[in-house]
Amino acid sequence: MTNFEEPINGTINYLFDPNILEEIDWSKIKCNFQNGVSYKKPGDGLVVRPLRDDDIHRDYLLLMSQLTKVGIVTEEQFKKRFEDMKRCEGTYYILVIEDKSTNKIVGSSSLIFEQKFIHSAGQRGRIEDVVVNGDYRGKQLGKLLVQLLVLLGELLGVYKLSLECKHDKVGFYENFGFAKDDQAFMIRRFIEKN
Ligand SMILES: CC(=O)SCCNC(=O)CCNC(=O)[C@H](O)C(C)(C)COP(=O)(O)OP(=O)(O)OC[C@H]1O[C@@H](n2cnc3c(N)ncnc32)[C@H](O)[C@@H]1OP(=O)(O)O
Repeated sequence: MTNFEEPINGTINYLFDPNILEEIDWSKIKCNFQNGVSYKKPGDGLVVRPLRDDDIHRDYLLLMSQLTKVGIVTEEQFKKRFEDMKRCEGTYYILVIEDKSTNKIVGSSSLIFEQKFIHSAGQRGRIEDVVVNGDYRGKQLGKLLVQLLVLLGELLGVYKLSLECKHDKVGFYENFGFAKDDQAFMIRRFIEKN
């Protein structure tokens, strides 16, 4: 068990091994954190940890609805998707921040690896679904989640990381060394955006 979370009764089913977070080299951070905020001290009552299979009961989907449309997802569907992701070992890294005083998930961000033949059978990483509960924004939690995933990507040997975001978020991601390039981002939707 890491110091990301105190053990509680029963088995804790994490999406990925929390111990890997201990291996992150925090000295490589690209942005500044004020007031001693770090991945081990995200804030009063807050813990950073991998997603758990029971986080649907900690308002995880309600948080995701602050990012985009979630639709109807049953507990069964949530657990099946969780286990499908977990089986693809080394592919899905979803980090969350839990407020232990309310037992709610208040932040989340995902790092997804794509295995390639190119680049010496390398892997690229994509940062996706970054969101912080509206009541917790401006406390450096979004920055903490993204910075941790960038360092995790580096630790696990990606040859590049990429993400898509709205134009008004470009400044936020530049904090971590992301830069716009001259490639077009193209998309074909099969369900209309609303
Ligand atoms: C790849 C993707 O997932 S893109 C989708 C991004 N998510 C969303 O749009 C969902 C709604 N928005 C949110 O959940 C939040 O506003 C987030 C995740 C973007 C930011 O989370 P927060 O916890 O509020 O940000 P945080 O407090 O860590 O801000 C860190 C720094 O970034 C800066 N920042 C925040 N938003 C922006 C922005 N749009 N442009 C430039 N800088 C920004 C802050 O000023 C702060 O700077 P400082 O540390 O120098 O004071």
